[in-house]
Amino acid sequence: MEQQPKMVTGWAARDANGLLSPFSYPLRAKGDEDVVVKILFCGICHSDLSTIKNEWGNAKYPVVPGHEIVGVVAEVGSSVARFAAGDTVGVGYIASTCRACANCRDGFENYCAGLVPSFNAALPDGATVHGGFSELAVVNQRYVVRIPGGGGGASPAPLDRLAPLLCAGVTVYCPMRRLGLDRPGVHLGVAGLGGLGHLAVKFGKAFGVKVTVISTSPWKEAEAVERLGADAFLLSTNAEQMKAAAGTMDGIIDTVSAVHDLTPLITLLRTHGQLVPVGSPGKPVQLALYPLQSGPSPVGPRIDWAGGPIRARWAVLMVCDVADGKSVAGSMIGGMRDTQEMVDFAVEHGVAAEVEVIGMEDVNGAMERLQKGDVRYRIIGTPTSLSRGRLGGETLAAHAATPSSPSSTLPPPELAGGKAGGVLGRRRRGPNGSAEPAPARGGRRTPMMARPEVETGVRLGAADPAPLWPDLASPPTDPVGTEEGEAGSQGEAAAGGVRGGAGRTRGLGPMSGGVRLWRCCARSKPVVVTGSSGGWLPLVTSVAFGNTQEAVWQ
Ligand SMILES: NC(=O)C1=CN([C@@H]2O[C@H](COP(=O)(O)OP(=O)(O)OC[C@H]3O[C@@H](n4cnc5c(N)ncnc54)[C@H](OP(=O)(O)O)[C@@H]3O)[C@@H](O)[C@H]2O)C=CC1
Ligand SMILES: O=C/C=C/c1ccc(O)c(O)c1
Repeated sequence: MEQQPKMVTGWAARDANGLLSPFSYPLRAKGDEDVVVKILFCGICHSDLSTIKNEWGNAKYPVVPGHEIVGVVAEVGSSVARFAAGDTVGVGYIASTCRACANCRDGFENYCAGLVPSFNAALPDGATVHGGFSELAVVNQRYVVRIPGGGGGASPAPLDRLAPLLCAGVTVYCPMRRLGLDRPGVHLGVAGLGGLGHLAVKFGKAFGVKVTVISTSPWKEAEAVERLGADAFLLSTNAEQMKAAAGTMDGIIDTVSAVHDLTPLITLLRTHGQLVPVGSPGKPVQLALYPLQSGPSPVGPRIDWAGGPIRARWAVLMVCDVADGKSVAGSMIGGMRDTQEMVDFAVEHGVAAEVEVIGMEDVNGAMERLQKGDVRYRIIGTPTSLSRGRLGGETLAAHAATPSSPSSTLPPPELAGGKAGGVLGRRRRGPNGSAEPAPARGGRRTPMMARPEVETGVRLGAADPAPLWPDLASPPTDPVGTEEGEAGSQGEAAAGGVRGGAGRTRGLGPMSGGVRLWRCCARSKPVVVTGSSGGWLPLVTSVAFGNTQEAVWQ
């Protein structure tokens, strides 16, 4: 006899006004490989906001957002060896990938063309995937990571503070690792001090690099330096400060969520510096090429690049005596191996988010504050706090979280330093990033409800001898992923927005010089653009980010 699906309650947006309200839906039936997670904490990422408001044009209402999940395993499928009921686990942006392509085999599931996100999505069999603003999630074990020590190690980071690692954390950690921005001696810029940005600062300091925050919000200066550990703070609207810092940074993780000019950031880079724009404004960003190709004090004629690729090619020839070779590199979340590595690193080095914990009844106010840029620095929802006792069942009985206390991990702005927003105020942002005058910060804050109680008694830090990625050990034998195969798949991607000059696509390996093309996952972005203004190497001459990416090079 077929079992009736279990009904669960989530919080869903029904249309582009983005307002969330309780929504009951059938939980996906647990398969052999699945882990059922009771969701204790779920971070609110700007991508959740962009999705529920349909800013990316891909909302599939009703949308239950949330993809920074920390919870406890409630049940496991019959083939699951890596997890057991009671384990503390995390789930991020990925719900499913093809598991057969080169990216999946190499641990870069985040760049699998078949990636299915953990919210606002459907699995290949048609099953709807709802996100973490819900009581329970059913997730294939491959896309679940272990939280070591359950957040309760020697100097425990509470689980609510670890939830943002699952998306924000891995999104900034991966490019820092991949591009060598993770070692002493490096000067890292972090543009946009929000959920992603503040974790980039923390990872940067844990790596031992010099970190400079580049922000539009003067009130964040004291907090960035005194509490988050940044070495310096640049107000991006202050031309003098920006000029003084030109040519000093090895890399910049740009987490700004709105459309913005990349040129001032590129100017901050030193020779061979790398800009990593991880924000997703949803609209193409203009990229002036001369600053990418030339040094901070360019010689040669000033060139009008607006003419497009053909004129740009000539222009490049004209400035060949300047060779600063900066790069713009895309990056999207992280693969599962990197996500586990990042969580382990964070727990070991005490990297955890600054959070404000809310009950779900405050979630709409929280979204509004995120829209205005009034969050320090991640809001965490507690989807099961109102439904405790209703879930019941042996495997759901005793779940722990050691939540931070009090409800915000940072002191009120007036205590946080002389330049807090309560004194200076800040620019508010309208829905399109337009500037609005801001009332005093303290007066605008939504009062937080009392921190929800959470049960205790979870199994912490259980050793697990099973390999983390059993299927990587014996990869499937289909030939996808050879250099040829990769080029082929980029050819397919061309239809989705990646085009080479004269209609060709080129897939050069990530470490090849000159031009690098890094194919970026679900939306098949061309994402690494390396400028060069000397020698004979082919040059990237035009790139736009967003939903209509196009790379043209000759
Ligand atoms: N590539 C990927 O894999 C991922 C991308 N994302 C994307 O990253 C972006 C950041 O997410 P998150 O950190 O959660 O967002 P937040 O809203 O927490 O932070 C964004 C920051 O950007 C800055 N900012 C916002 N609006 C403007 C504006 N109009 N002009 C200049 N600066 C602005 C602010 O920093 P300040 O006040 O310091 O200037 C703000 O704090 C989002 O677009 C999100 O969709 C998220 C996850 C993964
Ligand atoms: O919060 C996660 C955002 C992920 C993301 C997905 C797709 C894309 O093109 C992005 O830039 C970010």
